[in-house]
Amino acid sequence: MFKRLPGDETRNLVSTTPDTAVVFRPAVVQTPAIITIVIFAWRCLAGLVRLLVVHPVAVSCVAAVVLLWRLFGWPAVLVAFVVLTSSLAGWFTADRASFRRWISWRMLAFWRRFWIYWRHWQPVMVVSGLGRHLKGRDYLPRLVRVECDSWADRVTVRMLSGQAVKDWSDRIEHLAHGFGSTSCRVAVERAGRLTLTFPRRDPLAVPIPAVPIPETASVGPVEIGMCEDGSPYRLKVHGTHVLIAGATGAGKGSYLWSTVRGLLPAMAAGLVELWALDPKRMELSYGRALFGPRYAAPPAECADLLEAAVKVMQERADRYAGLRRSHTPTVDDPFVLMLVDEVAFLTAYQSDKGLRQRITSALATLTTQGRAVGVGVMAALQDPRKEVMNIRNLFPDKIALRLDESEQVDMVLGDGARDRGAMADQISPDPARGAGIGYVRLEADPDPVRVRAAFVSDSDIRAMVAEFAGAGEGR
Ligand SMILES: Nc1ncnc2c1ncn2[C@@H]1O[C@H](COP(=O)(O)OP(=O)(O)OP(=O)(O)O)[C@@H](O)[C@H]1O
Repeated sequence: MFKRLPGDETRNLVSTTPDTAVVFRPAVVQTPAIITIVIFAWRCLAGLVRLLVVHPVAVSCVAAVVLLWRLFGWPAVLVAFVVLTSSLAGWFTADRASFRRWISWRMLAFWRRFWIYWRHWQPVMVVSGLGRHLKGRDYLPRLVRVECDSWADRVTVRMLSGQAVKDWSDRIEHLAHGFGSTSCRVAVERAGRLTLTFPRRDPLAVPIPAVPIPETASVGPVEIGMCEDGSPYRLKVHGTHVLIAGATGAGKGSYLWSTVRGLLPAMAAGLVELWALDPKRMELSYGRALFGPRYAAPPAECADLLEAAVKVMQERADRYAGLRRSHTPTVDDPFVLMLVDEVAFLTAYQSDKGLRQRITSALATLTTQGRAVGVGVMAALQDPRKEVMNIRNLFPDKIALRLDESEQVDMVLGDGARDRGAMADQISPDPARGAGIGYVRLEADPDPVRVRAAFVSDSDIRAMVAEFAGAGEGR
């Protein structure tokens, strides 16, 4: 209140409590002018030093221009400008990647810091509730740094003392829309500091054609699509188990088929065996010839095939006991990948109780003991609720495609995944825009990453069958 009143007006301010004769008159202390001047000068100096530290290049450029002009006049500035722009043009032509890294993205970050983040910082913080207005003063989180790359802005912020990461992750929609982005991810940089990621464009907006079949035999990680920063998405299949959850039409099939595609050379070399359970008969049956005798559709046959995989696993475990602790794929001991489409058909929705128990216990045995001996399970599932898939936590790696309800996101990816930006319930149901898009938690990073699997079309599968059916058999 006092801040808004100029000088002596405060002295005349008088207030009384209603119905009493008590009068309040503020005591006004005169501040000597010298103190005001010293404080003002100190703030100017601190501002200058901060400007120099935060924007050393920009400040040096301005200083150089002023110095050149003063010492040698405007022609010197013109010559310097021409020399500089032609050297930059030469650099751009010779090595675009390094030019982008050192010049383009930095200039873009400088511009976006000023034009997007600095300009909108106060209103967005106050409206979203992340800033505080106390006793006439605004307390705002500090905008520390803005970095850009080809697809996103990464904004480092210092939280207000006493704020929690959840305060921010609860407001990702306010932040995204406030700063003109479609989404926002929150990651902890270090104590008190967060990195907010705001995508500027979406490389996953259009379907990705099937990844070319690798030339060399490898058990992975298998390249099956693209991450949202445009880098290849490689899925680890050997030494883990993968659960893919997504509503009907979310594109679970493209994860299964892209994985098969990436493993075909290894299968032909005898390093991988692909086993398939296809209770719906709508997905894996299309490339059935690739699986040879290791394909089953009726639940009873699925149970037999699962138990056969358990036998392989136990036989290996007996042989490895005391000699080795991990599996290296060889022709004698190939990596066995059990692909299961719509696993709930075999577990929750199976009316035959005996079969259901056999299948569930075989799956639980494989997922708890199969990793170390080279037997993996990759299962697709529509409904991730516990009563439908009570062994979902036995899968170390999970992928959340389009889901019907927001609560299902944390069921698949673990607590807090949605708060950290895994908005799987908001993926578009339009197949062209949303099918195959999902969120994963990569091994090295607890924050969810948005990915899209490549679309393996029917003609791709036919070509795969024509080239690889029967390959790797009879070894
Ligand atoms: N990666 C992808 N990119 C683009 N479009 C895709 C992708 N995957 C699937 N689609 C499209 O989405 C449709 C549904 O895909 P798919 O059958 O794989 O979904 P699903 O999750 O297996 O569904 P359901 O559980 O009902 O079998 C496909 O017909 C295809 O047109």
